[in-house]
Amino acid sequence: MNRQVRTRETAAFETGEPAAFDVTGLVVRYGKVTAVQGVSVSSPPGRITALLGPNGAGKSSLLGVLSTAARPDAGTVRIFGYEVREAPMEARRRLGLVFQERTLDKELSVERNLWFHARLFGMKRADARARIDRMLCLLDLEDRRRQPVEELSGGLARRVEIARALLHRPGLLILDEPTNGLDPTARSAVWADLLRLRDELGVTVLYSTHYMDEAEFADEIVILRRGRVVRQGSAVRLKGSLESSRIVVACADGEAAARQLRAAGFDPLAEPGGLAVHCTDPESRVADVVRALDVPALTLSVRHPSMNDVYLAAAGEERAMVP
Ligand SMILES: Nc1ncnc2c1ncn2[C@@H]1O[C@H](COP(=O)(O)OP(=O)(O)OP(=O)(O)O)[C@@H](O)[C@H]1O
Repeated sequence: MNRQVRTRETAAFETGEPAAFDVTGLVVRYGKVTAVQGVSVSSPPGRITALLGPNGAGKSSLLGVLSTAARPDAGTVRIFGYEVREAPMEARRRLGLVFQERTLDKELSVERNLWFHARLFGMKRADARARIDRMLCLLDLEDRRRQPVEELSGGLARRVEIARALLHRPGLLILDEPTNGLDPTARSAVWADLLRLRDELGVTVLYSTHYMDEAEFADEIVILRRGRVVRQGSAVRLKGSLESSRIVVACADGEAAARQLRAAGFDPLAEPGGLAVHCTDPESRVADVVRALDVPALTLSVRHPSMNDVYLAAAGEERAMVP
């Protein structure tokens, strides 16, 4: 094993372990197009990171380099300390990949698909058998063991792909839009699986998605735009950074309500659907707002920024606070 190439510069976390992935100053070009422009992201082992961004933001290009399928034009990419250009095989062995193209052999049973993958990764027969049993159990696929893949729904096939990606015990699972095309039930099942893999096996997960509710499962969210990181942090931190929690007052006489709110020391702003009173802890100010108002047919609602607001603000596509 080429341990020398496991460099000491790799970001290390409290445990002293190297980062599960550590990308520094990554640049990816296709001819004149620069798809990734100096991206730096990393994750300690056992955490889930979501990659968000509009079409063409560079998500697949970043995942392509992390998966060792593409070479970086500049920067370094390390998987558990192994640099992908210097030690691609060591890096590859620590990776489980679930990309958008379906790569299962449809005519073969679930078990045979897993078996060939295990053997491809050089697993011994007994180990492969035990590991297949474990993965089928963990992903609730035991009943499907002998069924040809072509008879499975899209959601079940995706779970087989996840089981297969984890057979050789990779520490990092990379998924490119894993729930694309799945119905809400199948999406939930995939998410339950990924959370269980993190919690029970300590697997690090990195995935791209266009679904905001899926991004919220992640410990860390990275938003890319035009090949650069434009936001990074937990969902709570990203939402908190918007400072747009507010009480929205809807009534027939908006002008009177605005006058009364100003007289009580508030600074109401018009927004679609009513007047917004921005404050950091809106729940604690509702009673004050009600006391300030003397207008008929009043509706009050408390609104906190959503991941969608964060995304729209970061992607710069529309005004962030359209309700
Ligand atoms: N093989 C390629 N040849 C030329 N340009 C490419 C190639 N692959 C991607 N690009 C360009 O690189 C940029 C980033 O593309 P990429 O597929 O990484 O974005 P993405 O965020 O994954 O988009 P999506 O959400 O649509 O999957 C885009 O401008 C895209 O057109």
